[in-house]
Amino acid sequence: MSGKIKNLSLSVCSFKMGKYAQLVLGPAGCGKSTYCNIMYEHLLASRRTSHVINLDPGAEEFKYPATVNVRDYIKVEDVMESMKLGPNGSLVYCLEYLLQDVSWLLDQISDFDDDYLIIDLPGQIELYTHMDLIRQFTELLQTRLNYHVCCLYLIDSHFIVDSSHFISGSLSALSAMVRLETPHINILTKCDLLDGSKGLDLFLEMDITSLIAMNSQEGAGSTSPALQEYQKKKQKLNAAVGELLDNFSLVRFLPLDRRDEDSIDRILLEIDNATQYGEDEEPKEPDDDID
Ligand SMILES: Nc1nc2c(ncn2[C@@H]2O[C@H](COP(=O)(O)OP(=O)(O)OP(=O)(O)O)[C@@H](O)[C@H]2O)c(=O)[nH]1
Ligand SMILES: [Mg+2]
Repeated sequence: MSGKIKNLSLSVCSFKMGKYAQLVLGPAGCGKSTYCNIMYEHLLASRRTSHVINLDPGAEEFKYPATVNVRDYIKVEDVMESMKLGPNGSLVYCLEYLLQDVSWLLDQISDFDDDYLIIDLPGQIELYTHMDLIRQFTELLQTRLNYHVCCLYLIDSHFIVDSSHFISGSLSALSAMVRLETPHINILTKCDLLDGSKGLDLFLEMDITSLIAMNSQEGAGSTSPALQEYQKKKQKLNAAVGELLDNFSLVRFLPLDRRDEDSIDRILLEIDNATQYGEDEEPKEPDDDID
């Protein structure tokens, strides 16, 4: 096959590749931007080109090379000054402004050769749990740009120290999952800092009965009847919510230990399954590699 024809057939193949996006969300400081960098480098090492997009108009620093940076369009501090709003209100304003007229966004993200995006979002969880903005954005990616989207909800493993913290973290992940209605994976970040913590397996296996039993003595030594009563009620509530999560297998977490390539690989494998990565790819014609 001549070089010209070969190039033509290869470009037809790449046109037929699917488009994929990882949407990285979670509470402030849980490690979203760090995850984006880890995943970008992991994909690069696996010879997959990806583009990282910073959609946090307040993020001044990040380690990944951002192909698109929302701060080139709008910045939180400019909105704070011009609209006289606080930091959270300004962030919401920035995203509303960005999604009101999506022409800038479409211009930035609709024309890559390799359509694999890792999108870094802000840490205000109200954006995912009860506001419509991130949902609007996922719909734009899915319905207008035909991306296979997977939402990754990150939680800092340091907050998962006991059953009540774990259940409240699980509920916030569940609330984002229900709200966004896309394939969804929960990740426990910063596991490198836990170093051999025995309790971690219980959390990863979602062994809620054991977790609740572990904390059943909480407040038992207190002499205050009011505190004892409160602890009893709290444990009952945790047990009921835990049972619900358990019975319906609603939430599960994957650990991320940045020192351990296998943990990153496992996460990528789950994302590939969730986004059906590679299933849209047409097999190459046998002649494509012949000059
Ligand atoms: N040891 C360790 N530290 C981490 C990890 N991920 C993030 N960090 C640290 O946690 C802090 C916050 O990380 P970021 O990646 O900025 O978190 P973020 O979720 O993007 O934060 P916001 O954008 O402000 O919501 C930084 O000091 C990181 O170096 C990790 O896997 N291991
Ligand atoms: Mg960040």
